[in-house]
Amino acid sequence: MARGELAPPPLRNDCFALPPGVSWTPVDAALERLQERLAPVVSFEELPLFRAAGRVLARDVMALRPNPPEANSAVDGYGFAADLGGASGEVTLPLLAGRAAAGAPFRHVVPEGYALRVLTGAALPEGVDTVVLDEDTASDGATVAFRGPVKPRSNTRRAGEDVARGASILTAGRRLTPADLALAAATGHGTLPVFRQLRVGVLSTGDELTEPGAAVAPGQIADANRPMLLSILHRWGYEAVDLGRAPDDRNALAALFDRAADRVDALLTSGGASAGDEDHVSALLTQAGSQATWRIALKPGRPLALGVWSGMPVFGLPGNPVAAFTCALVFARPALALLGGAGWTAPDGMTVPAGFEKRKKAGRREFLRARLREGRAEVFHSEGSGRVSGLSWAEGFVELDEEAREIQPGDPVRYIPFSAFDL
Ligand SMILES: Nc1nc2c(c(=O)[nH]1)N[C@H]1C(S)=C(S)[C@@H](COP(=O)(O)OP(=O)(O)OC[C@H]3O[C@@H](n4cnc5c(N)ncnc54)[C@H](O)[C@@H]3O)O[C@H]1N2
Ligand code: MOO
Repeated sequence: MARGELAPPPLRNDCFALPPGVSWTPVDAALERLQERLAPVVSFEELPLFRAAGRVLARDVMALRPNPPEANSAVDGYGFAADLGGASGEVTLPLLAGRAAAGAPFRHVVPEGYALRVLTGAALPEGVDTVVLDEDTASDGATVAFRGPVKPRSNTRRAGEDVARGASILTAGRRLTPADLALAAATGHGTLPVFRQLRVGVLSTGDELTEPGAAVAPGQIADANRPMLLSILHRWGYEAVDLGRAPDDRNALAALFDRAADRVDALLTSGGASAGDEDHVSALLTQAGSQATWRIALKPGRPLALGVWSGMPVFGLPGNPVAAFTCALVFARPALALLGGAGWTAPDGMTVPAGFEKRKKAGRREFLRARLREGRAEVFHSEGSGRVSGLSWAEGFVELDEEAREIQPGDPVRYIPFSAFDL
């Protein structure tokens, strides 16, 4: 789909359906499917620079003017024509009355044989292409003396030496950084074309959940996923919409989905993603004819329910917080980026020696909560999918691929810091 269309076409209802007969989906196949089937769903708008930080650029942007726009002085000093400073030994030049300063250009020609007081950032007047640094001169106000030779064009900046007019400065899909705003401003832009912020809802499901901090009756636990997922979305630059908690009741959940579809572009749920009696997210999406309960060959995060509800993509994350976190980073992150116009990206990892020992089943990928210490990846002491403390302990993942069976200390492993997932 072309980027930036005002009304992007709705996603197909069956865009996540698995081919018949498929049961275990390898992580890469699931990612490929998402990448193939999703496209930007947001229109774009022209935003003032001051409000564009963190937004996704909707079109390529060119420099409207060169940077710097004119040749200017890099220092406070005295300017003259290059050949005057060429001689070695002492040079004395008569000073012209007046000066050139940033924002207050000298509007006359500096005649051959004269020097002029110039300040940092001042446009070079005609007749000046070289500046000698204040600290290297002596002046009585009528003349200036310095020791030559001074290299031609010293202490000056050429017009356009940083960016030429018409040069490509920023490409569509980029999430605008503070430095990008400086570059855009310096090259003549007051506004930038950006995608509307993707609105992403977060809904926790399960009768057992209570609000964080609220009293818990027997059988209840605090909703840990919602604050985590909302803050992840916020960090990713989306408008995160808190849709609260849903009971294990199919009709109530369907009504919440309907309401969400009117308010958000995509929905993250957690819980109810597998195929048990109370797994209503996956059941509802299947009922809508649009769903695939994906059994991903992944630990943690095996059940992942993906579907489209009234045009709204739903990422049914597993309920266990570690699995919800992992699936959010591995699957929702690149998918939401695509929906929001930023394009698909894979996180950059690095190969480091293992600081641990482990046996694993072949045929599935594993993400271990990990951190780097003294150049080695250490992993959390438990792989339990409800162990939230390990998520907080970790600074990244060790990603073990499908083939890995046994890891010994010192073996090379792939470490992906959470920063590579934009956290
Ligand atoms: N018979 C099977 N049982 C389970 C399987 C399976 O393949 N066959 N898979 C297991 C795996 S792996 C996971 S992960 C979980 C995920 O299942 P659901 O997405 O259906 O999640 P729930 O059953 O609703 O909840 C799982 C667990 O997480 C707790 N939870 C849920 N939401 C939250 C929340 N917002 N904050 C904190 N904790 C939450 C919930 O109370 C459960 O303890 O299924 C396994 N079972
Ligand atoms: O997806 Mo589950 O976390 O592997 O427990």
